[in-house]
Amino acid sequence: MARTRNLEGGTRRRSLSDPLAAAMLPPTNETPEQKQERIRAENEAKRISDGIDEMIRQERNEMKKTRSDVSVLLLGQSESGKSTTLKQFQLMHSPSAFHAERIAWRAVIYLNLVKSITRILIALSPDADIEEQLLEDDSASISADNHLPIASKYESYRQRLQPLFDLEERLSRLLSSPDEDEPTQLGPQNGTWVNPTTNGHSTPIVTRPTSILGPSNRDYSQVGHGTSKKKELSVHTSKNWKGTFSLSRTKNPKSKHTGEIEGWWENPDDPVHVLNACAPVMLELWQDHEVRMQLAEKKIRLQESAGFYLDEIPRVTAKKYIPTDADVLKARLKTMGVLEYPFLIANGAHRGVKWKIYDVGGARNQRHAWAPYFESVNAIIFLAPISVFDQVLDEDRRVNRLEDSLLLWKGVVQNKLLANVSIVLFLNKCDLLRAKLEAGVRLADHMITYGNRPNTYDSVSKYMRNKFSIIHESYTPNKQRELYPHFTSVTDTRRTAIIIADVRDIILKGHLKSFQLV
Ligand SMILES: Nc1nc2c(ncn2[C@@H]2O[C@H](COP(=O)(O)OP(=O)(O)OP(=O)(O)O)[C@@H](O)[C@H]2O)c(=O)[nH]1
Ligand SMILES: [Mg+2]
Repeated sequence: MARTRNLEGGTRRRSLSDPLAAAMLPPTNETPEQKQERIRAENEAKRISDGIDEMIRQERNEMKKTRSDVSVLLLGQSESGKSTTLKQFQLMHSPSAFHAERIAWRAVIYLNLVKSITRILIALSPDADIEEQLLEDDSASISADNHLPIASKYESYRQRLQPLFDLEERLSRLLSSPDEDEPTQLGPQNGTWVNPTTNGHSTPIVTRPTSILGPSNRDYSQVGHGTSKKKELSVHTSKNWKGTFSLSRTKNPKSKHTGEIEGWWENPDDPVHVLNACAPVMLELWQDHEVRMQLAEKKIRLQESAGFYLDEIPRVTAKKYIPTDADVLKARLKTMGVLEYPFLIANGAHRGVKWKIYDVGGARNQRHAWAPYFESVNAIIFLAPISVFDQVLDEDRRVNRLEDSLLLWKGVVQNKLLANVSIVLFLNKCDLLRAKLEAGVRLADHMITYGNRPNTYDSVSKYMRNKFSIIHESYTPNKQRELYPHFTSVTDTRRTAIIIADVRDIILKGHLKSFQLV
């Protein structure tokens, strides 16, 4: 072993049996000038080499940054609560964007409310009643007398609420996609009640495809004049409805000196005026005991969907109504395609990690769009509403919603492409499950395997969790994968915030682990 001096004059070991090391030894007959020149050249070479090392280090850091982007896919059937969960993420991590869009949601909330009212009127309509009886039991004899009191009431309600049918059509047209093939989606974009010339505020949301509005397959043609058969309404991203309905579009300073704002309530074409005028009749209809009985008889539970606003009629129809956080969270806007939402999530040690959350359409005809995202996703939040055991899919009324959810879950957990993806399960709509069980709806009547177990929230919710867990255990291609189930009611901000914080940490940890960064 020889000890050689290095360029800086330090010492290091080099094996003389190493031909490269031997070749790099300075010549024995080196003059002082030659030595000085050699050291200068070696220092220069080191400077260049260090520069290259630094470049490589920076590139690696960049790589780490890109690779440390977290992408999360929200999956689940239609109306499972995916978009609501996304709104909760926004509320926590991008509150300014959430609040900036608050006014724009007014249009959707109005449409949700109006649709709930028209849905009640459809349910009360004597024609709908006869149709339903014929469908359910063609041997049943129909006694029109049984329906006389409600039939005459229906006519009075229908007449007094007629302006709402026109408003529904107008709002639908304003929010619809121009390329929808349903008759009511076409036609000129008139009836605009906002100033379309001002710039809408920019939304931080990167939207790729489209969203569609409200689940209604009912035929309205018998109910209101001027409304025609409609299926689902779509909102085209190119319409930028959030921009169209934002406050910046509706407000104009009345006076340059005082800066007083002219709000939408001063625009006579704004829908709020029709709603405000119809509010007393809407309230009368919703509080009518006989109407409630009819709805209960027909098992129509409007509170489970957009019916939330029916309990808030005076507030929502007030001229200066501004949607609250809860109103925005409950606003129903059906998603079509896949929408990408970027977040920069600053959280303690994991400061500044970029997240991309993908909100997908959950209806059956939307699910084909999910697969392309499977290859690059780090985590999935799967939403399974557990209150839906007595409901059927809107898109196929022969299919029980819970059964559909279980099948979908099986498909996701057994997918080989997703074998190394963290999966978080939200057993959602627990508030509705509790209310349903307390109202006497029995799980065993819809799921024979539940047998004689108690029809209580505790027992039913645990049963549901087991069902989903067993499917995961049996079908996952990755037996090491841990499942993270949560009981959720994603419209409840306080509780959901705690769960989201938990989920965020689990996802980050799994993600960082997969890159050996922790
Ligand atoms: N009471 C209650 N309502 C909920 C809950 N989760 C979602 N909702 C409501 O259910 C409706 C549907 O929720 P969305 O988040 O739009 O459902 P989605 O999964 O995005 O549906 P698609 O876009 O059709 O795939 C909305 O009106 C929500 O406010 C919940 O836990 N409790
Ligand atoms: Mg959605």
